[in-house]
Amino acid sequence: MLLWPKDTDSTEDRYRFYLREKLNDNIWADGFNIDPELIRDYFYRFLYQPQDREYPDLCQLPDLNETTLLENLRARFNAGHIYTYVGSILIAVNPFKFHPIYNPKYVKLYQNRRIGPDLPPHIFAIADSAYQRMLRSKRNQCIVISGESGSGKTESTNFLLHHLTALSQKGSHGSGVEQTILSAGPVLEVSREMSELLNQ
Ligand SMILES: Nc1ncnc2c1ncn2[C@@H]1O[C@H](COP(=O)(O)OP(=O)(O)OP(=O)(O)O)[C@@H](O)[C@H]1O
Repeated sequence: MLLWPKDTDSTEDRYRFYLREKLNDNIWADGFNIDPELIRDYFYRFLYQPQDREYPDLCQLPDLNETTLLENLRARFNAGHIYTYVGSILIAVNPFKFHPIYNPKYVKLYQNRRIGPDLPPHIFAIADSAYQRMLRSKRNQCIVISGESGSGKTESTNFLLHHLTALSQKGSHGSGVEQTILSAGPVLEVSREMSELLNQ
């Protein structure tokens, strides 16, 4: 059984998991009655979070709470990594400056590769995953991009389109498919803003 009691020792509002083993219907072996050495070892191996380590997937955080999550994103951002996974979801932190991670070398690198620990988190991995899944299941796919104004949704959409058109045969250089789709962006944006104005 997994419990998630409030961390009463902490001044902050934190919660922690801890384990209890059910022996029979009424008796529980509280994890903390086990050999303290074993518990220490358990905490060190699974819950201890080194200060200087950052995790490319938030699911790997040994101690998961709001503080460690934000600190991890900050540490990665400071190290130049704007993308972080939460399982198969991608978090993008807007760098407001160009990172040279969208060239054809990266398109190739993320082509037909599973989202996972083998490669650093990247928006191309998301596009690739949707593309491969579409080919496998022969069904339309949907990528949801959300964030506050200025967070980089349009830019992310463009990077997704860039990868998708590069993957498709028709998107090979010179066909103009990517440019045609990207050019539709501002038109759609204007019509969205107009409908927002009309709704006010
Ligand atoms: N991955 C990125 N790399 C570099 N710069 C970026 C990236 N994402 C966003 N930006 C910068 O942030 C600016 C704002 O991003 P963008 O227009 O995509 O935001 P948005 O979420 O679509 O905003 P809105 O909701 O107001 O339309 C861009 O003009 C660009 O300068």
